[in-house]
Amino acid sequence: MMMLHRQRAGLPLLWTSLARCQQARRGSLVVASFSTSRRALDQNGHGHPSNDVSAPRLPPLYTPLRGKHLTEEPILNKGSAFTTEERELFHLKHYLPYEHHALNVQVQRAAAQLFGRNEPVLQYAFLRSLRDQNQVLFYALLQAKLKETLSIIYTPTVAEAIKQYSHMFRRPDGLFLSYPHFKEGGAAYLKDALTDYGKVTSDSIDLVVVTDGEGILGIGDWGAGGIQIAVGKQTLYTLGGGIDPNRCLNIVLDAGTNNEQLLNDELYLGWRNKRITGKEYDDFVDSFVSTAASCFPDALIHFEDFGNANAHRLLRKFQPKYSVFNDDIQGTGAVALAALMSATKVAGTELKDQKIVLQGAGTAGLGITNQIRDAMIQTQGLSRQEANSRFYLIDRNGLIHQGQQGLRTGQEEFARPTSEVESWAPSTSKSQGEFTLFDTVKAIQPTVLIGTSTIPHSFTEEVVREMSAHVDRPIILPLSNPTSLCEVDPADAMKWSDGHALLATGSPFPPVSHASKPGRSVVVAELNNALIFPALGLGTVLSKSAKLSDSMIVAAVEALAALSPALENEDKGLLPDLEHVRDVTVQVAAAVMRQAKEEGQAKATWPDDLEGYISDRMWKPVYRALRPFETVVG
Ligand SMILES: NC(=O)C1=CN([C@@H]2O[C@H](COP(=O)(O)OP(=O)(O)OC[C@H]3O[C@@H](n4cnc5c(N)ncnc54)[C@H](O)[C@@H]3O)[C@@H](O)[C@H]2O)C=CC1
Ligand SMILES: CC(=O)C(=O)O
Ligand SMILES: [Mg+2]
Repeated sequence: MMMLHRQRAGLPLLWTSLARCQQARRGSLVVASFSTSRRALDQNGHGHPSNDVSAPRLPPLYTPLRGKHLTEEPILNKGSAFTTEERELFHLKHYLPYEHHALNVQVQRAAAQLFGRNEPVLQYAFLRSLRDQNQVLFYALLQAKLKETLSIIYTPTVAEAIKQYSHMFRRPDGLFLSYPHFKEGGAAYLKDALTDYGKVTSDSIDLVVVTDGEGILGIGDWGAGGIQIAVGKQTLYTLGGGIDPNRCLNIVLDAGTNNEQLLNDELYLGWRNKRITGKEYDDFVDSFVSTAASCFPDALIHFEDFGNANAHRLLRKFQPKYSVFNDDIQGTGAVALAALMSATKVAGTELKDQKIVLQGAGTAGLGITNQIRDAMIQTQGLSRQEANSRFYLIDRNGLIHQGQQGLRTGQEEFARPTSEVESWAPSTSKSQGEFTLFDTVKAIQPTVLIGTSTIPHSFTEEVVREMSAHVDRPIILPLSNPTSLCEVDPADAMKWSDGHALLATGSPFPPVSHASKPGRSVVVAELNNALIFPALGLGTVLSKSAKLSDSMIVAAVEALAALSPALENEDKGLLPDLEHVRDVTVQVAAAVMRQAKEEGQAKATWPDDLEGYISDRMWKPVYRALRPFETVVG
């Protein structure tokens, strides 16, 4: 039987029989000599015959696949870039048009097809199918056109693709672990699924990205379609963090859906059932985590977009025992803290002196609050109580205060004392004891306003003007995704603050200008966890750390904050452009690894030039030479 066998980065990836894989692992394979005489392509990448499109230093890949089967395997397919020798050796000549094209030409062609489509969701569909056809070309295109494609593969367009998942479905794209199968087969089913019935070995996976689809971005419960957010995050791990895509597993735990639209949609592809809850749900997730951790003991398990009743709870449960990371909590907290550190530097103020109003005290909101609070304690010398007192959290019933019932775990600690709010006069007809965002801003005159509420335009003109009247540089961070849910358009916030706001947003926005300074164009940084999780993941993987510890995250925050373009010119953005994520990752992953070493987490060692070491180990979209399995003798 043919199978995909993944090996450590840098060693050959084989499609072969188990026996031969094991032989290869023992290092007993010898590569037969292979002609390297090649005729070069012209400078535009055209020519015939063309050969040398493979990476110079990477070893070849071996495969028993031939002819059409090889062109249908996305990990190995090169399309028109198969070399003359490969066309001979793999019986490809009649399956390919005559002309040879290098990767850069293929990228041009693919880009023209991509941008020839006007609708973002159709652009997404094109990229999805390119990924299914040719993995190297997919990533090479994204890398070459990062600025233009990020908003397609990630927020905002990925949200639309998730909504339309069952209607746009062509091919599966990850692992679908569905509750009915788990109920029937238990942990054994999960183990078989994760290891592809024993074919994927314990050292083949670095990263598991898992969602249960309940809290996708700000759009809520999209059930099995959530697989696309796992795929999107993994794509960024590869693109931005150089994690080998073939060493990642993207997973949706299909625990049902409470989305009536999906339940009533006859094309819905997931398990058409209300979400399981309580013990049933916990058994499913517990069993998944323990099975994944035992199948892949060195892998980091990334949790994405779980519902807010579960996200913090599961992180707290699994963190002590397993190598887990919740991106919405920890990644978002980390990137928000980095942005805030750079914003306070620009404003000439200190982190400990900020008064922070945060609207949307859910998964991300509490993650951000805790991360900033902890930094105030660890780096600014505040007590926990003092640090907590810097926060005013607003949730669906207004300001969180001690007079309220039904506060969720994690919110209580930040509830404002009743004595503080009893003299406030609610500005609206809200019920007694319910204070709006505006009431809070008016009463406390915050220096920072953060949005993770999914309520679009809730940072109204009245709110922004009131805030700006009392602080020189209002720091305004509307972080809800996708773009349609952003709490304020940054151009409006700039206008209403008379050009004084320091801004960053969760989804991409164009630069903003302000009439008071003609010609001035201010970059609005994309404050998204995508800027930091690739480095956190890569740093954990390369250092071979058993855990991604809180102090490794703090090291990442400091490294990221130090890269803020605003430190040199405040108009250049509070954070580096996501377009530069790969360069950012090298620096930030280095900080993560140094911290891992310092605290004794790292099992790996590395040379003094850590940044060079990291760059060398990042997966790159280049074609590697292919060799038929028969040229290998054992
Ligand atoms: N920029 C970034 O890196 C990230 C952004 N986010 C975004 O943050 C938003 C929230 O995500 P999660 O925290 O995962 O969702 P969540 O559902 O856990 O949190 C949303 C919170 O907003 C509250 N809320 C609802 N209506 C409200 C109202 N009218 N006023 C105040 N609060 C209200 C909810 O009760 C809930 O606590 C989403 O749009 C998501 O895309 C999330 C993670 C990372
Ligand atoms: C960015 C992200 O993780 C979210 O919006 O959920
Ligand atoms: Mg998320």
